Amino acid sequence: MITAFGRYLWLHFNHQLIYKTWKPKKLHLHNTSVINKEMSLRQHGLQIFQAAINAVLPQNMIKKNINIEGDRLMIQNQCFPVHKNVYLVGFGKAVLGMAAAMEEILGDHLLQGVISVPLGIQKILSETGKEDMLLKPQTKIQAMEGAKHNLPDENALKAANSIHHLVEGLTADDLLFVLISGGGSALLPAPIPPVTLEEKQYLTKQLAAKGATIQELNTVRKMLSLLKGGGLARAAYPAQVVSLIMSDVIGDNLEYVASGPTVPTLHSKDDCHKILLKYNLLSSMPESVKEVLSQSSMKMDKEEIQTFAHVCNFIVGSNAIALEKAKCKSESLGYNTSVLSTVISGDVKTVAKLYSLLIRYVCSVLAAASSKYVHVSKMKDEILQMVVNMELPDFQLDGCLELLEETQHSKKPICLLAGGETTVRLQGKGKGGRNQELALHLALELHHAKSKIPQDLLTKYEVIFLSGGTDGQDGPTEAAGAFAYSDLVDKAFAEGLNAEDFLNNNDSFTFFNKFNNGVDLIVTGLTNTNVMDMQAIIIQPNEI
Ligand SMILES: Nc1ncnc2c1ncn2[C@@H]1O[C@H](COP(=O)(O)OP(=O)(O)OP(=O)(O)O)[C@@H](O)[C@H]1O
Ligand SMILES: O=C(O)[C@H](O)CO
Repeated sequence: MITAFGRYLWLHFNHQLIYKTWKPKKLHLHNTSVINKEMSLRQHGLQIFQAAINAVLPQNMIKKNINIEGDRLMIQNQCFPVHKNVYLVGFGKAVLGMAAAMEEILGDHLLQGVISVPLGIQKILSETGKEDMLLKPQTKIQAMEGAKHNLPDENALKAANSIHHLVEGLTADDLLFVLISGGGSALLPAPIPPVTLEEKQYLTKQLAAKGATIQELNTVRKMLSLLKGGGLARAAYPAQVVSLIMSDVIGDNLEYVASGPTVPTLHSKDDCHKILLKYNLLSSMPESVKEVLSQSSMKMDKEEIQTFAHVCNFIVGSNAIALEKAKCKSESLGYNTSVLSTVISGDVKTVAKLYSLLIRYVCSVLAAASSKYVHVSKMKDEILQMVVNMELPDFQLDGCLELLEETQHSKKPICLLAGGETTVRLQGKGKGGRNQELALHLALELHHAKSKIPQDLLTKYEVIFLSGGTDGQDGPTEAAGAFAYSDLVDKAFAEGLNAEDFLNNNDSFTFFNKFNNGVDLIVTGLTNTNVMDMQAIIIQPNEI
């Protein structure tokens, strides 16, 4: 568990990223200048991560995208007349802050609202002094908390029913705002009878544990839900529906964010069958699920899609927006910076291999003045091949190369940024999250790579890797993510910790919590936003 002191820091200084107190005596480092350099690289990493989070804080995003002038509401250059006819519903981890900002903007125009938000969020926000994310005392919006551990539960079901009830009663004169963010699927469960909440929970748990992607998971969820896959917008017809969406899915495909309650689905029950077959779940499926899948075809024809003319969906926050601000911060800290990709996805092990190869490649290119580093072009080909295999269409290796060229002249340190969401295949019973697991896999990759590259290459450069979830909660743990570096595995061995054993048990949180008094854990507390994960690779030549 995180120490009481760590928790104290988190509670009292929650507006900033806090990571545990640096304890040099446990580091086995050679001198204080090395410690200070590692220290500052980490602090820079944290500041860059914080800048990414700040860029997509719900109240900032809403205020940036929405203006009211008299009875005209402007959203990204589109105008919506308002005349005390506005209703609001919402579901997701970032929705409370979005709703607070909306009620301020809407004033008297807002008549009623219901939002479904994570359990305990209001208490945490008031305890941490984030009043600006809370609803007003005289609010017209009912905030219902549920989905403990990000799983649909009875409380979330009640909230979903209230939301359903509210939108069903609307007329063509009404304007309905739908606030949507990541975590929304679990906060809006409305299983189609006879499927029960427990059955739906069982199925989604099974799929997640087998490594199904969020796209696959949400395709299945849509088929079994009354409100997902466009169901909410259909229920609200003929009211004008305006969705404000904080995207937490790769490529910002709105069909998948919170399972797309205001987006017509293009999927069919056949797609759902294929997914269940792929994960060997077809035969063990509950009878009720079989029944619903044999009845309903959610695939919409052209005419039905046109009925969505009453719906406008706006993206107000995304991973790309967060990375753009992270890049500005990194540049202001003096790093030559490049964004590699905003769609990093795939198994954590594969992603760790890619990052490890990239780090070795960058160090090798930077050290190319010395003729012994001859494998550079081979490495580049390997990276390009991996990028193709991993289907990362936007991966900017060219941008990275330009940066390296510039760096060879300017001698500035480098920061490479990336975003997206990996998947973890759960085999063990440990505690962890995809960011901590990615960091630990990367540390292991760098450790194994030592035998493949000239001995001094990694020691010539200080390399710090950071991976963190912008929602501040990596899996079911108290941490947002973790740091990694090339000698982490050796240092852990010296403390009697075998990184590989922990990974085999999906126990990355326990590893990082034990190792070096937990200094490599990143603990932010819930940030109340969610645009997937961010990685930063910071590389600084040791001579500097
Ligand atoms: N022991 C573990 N080690 C590594 N990853 C884990 C472990 N337990 C759960 N996870 C991963 O954590 C994720 C679930 O965490 P969480 O509920 O925070 O998901 P999320 O994707 O952030 O949620 P949402 O998309 O709804 O915001 C899954 O990707 C799961 O594979
Ligand atoms: O809620 C969900 O479905 C995920 O967070 C993706 O949006």
